[in-house]
Amino acid sequence: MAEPLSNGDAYQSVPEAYVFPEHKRPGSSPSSAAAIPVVDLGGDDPDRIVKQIIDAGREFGMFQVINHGVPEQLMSEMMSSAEEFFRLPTEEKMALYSTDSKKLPRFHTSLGYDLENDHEKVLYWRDCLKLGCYPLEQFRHQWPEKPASLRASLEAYTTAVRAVALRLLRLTAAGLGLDEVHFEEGGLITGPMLMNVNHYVPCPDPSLTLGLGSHCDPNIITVLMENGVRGLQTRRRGGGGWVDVEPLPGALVVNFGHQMEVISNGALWSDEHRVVTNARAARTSLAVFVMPEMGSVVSPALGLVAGGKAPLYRPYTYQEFLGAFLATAADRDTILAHFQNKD
Ligand SMILES: O=C(O)CCC(=O)C(=O)O
Ligand SMILES: [Fe+2]
Repeated sequence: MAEPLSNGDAYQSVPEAYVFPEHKRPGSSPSSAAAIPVVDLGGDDPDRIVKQIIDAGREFGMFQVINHGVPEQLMSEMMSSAEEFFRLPTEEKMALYSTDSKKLPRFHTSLGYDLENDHEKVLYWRDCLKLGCYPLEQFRHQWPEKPASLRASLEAYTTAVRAVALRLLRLTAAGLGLDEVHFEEGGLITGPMLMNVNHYVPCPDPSLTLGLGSHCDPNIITVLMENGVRGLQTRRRGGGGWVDVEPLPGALVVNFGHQMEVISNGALWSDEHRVVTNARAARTSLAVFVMPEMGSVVSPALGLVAGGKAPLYRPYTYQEFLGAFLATAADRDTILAHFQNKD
């Protein structure tokens, strides 16, 4: 039987199964001092906001947003409920444990995104509670009953975050020169909205482990809240070292997923990120994934391939994409190559 990392004990050493081979350890690639952009959504110049989002999307595919409208108290209540979940007795969490990656809700431990291809079987230093959260009516009755505050927090928080995501998608569509509601059509954002509640307990030797391996998210846009403890890292488009995402009080971290790169015909970048561990404090993050419906057909937006500009990708269903994503261990070039036009 699996054992969660958050079992209440402090680790004195790293169990062998979590030690990565030397070339895969986090220190083997240099870190960079660059910082990801910060977009102030409360600014009074909409054109400037749009430009900042597009610039950030081209360069990183990731940015932080401030003055986004999600009340601070709601964020802190949500975070407290999430942190409290991981402090529950092991049996409570394990009641939700499953090895079936399709099950919702699902508690799992030590797995990354490369389930089907993970030949080396090194474990990640992460516990995760995966939840469905939109449409609310479909999912809220399944949410864990403990801690007592969790359901109310989830309902209010996921509703508020969905509104931020939709606003960002409208601004992004405008910045790409598309109809403002482009992403609201064709089932592109009406798939089930999912949440990863990630928890990384303090690790006695962060140089040996990873909280989560390098990956791009497969969906359109992800909105993430973290508890102020560092660990998330990203890479600028075109390579270079890993860049630490500095937690900003009250901010949300936004990243574009693979579908945004395809729909924007390569103009925007699907962000590659990973999580490193630390010895001092537990890190908790809540990643909310806005996704297409399984049968939704995804392709470069028509407005971006007019005037002789070739579409870089062929149309496909999101279901087809997810199948390939899970089978190719999330390597960004390999997965995108499956859907590229060859001529
Ligand atoms: O914990 C984090 O900051 C990132 C989590 C993440 O990348 C994910 O859940 O897809
Ligand atoms: Fe991610």
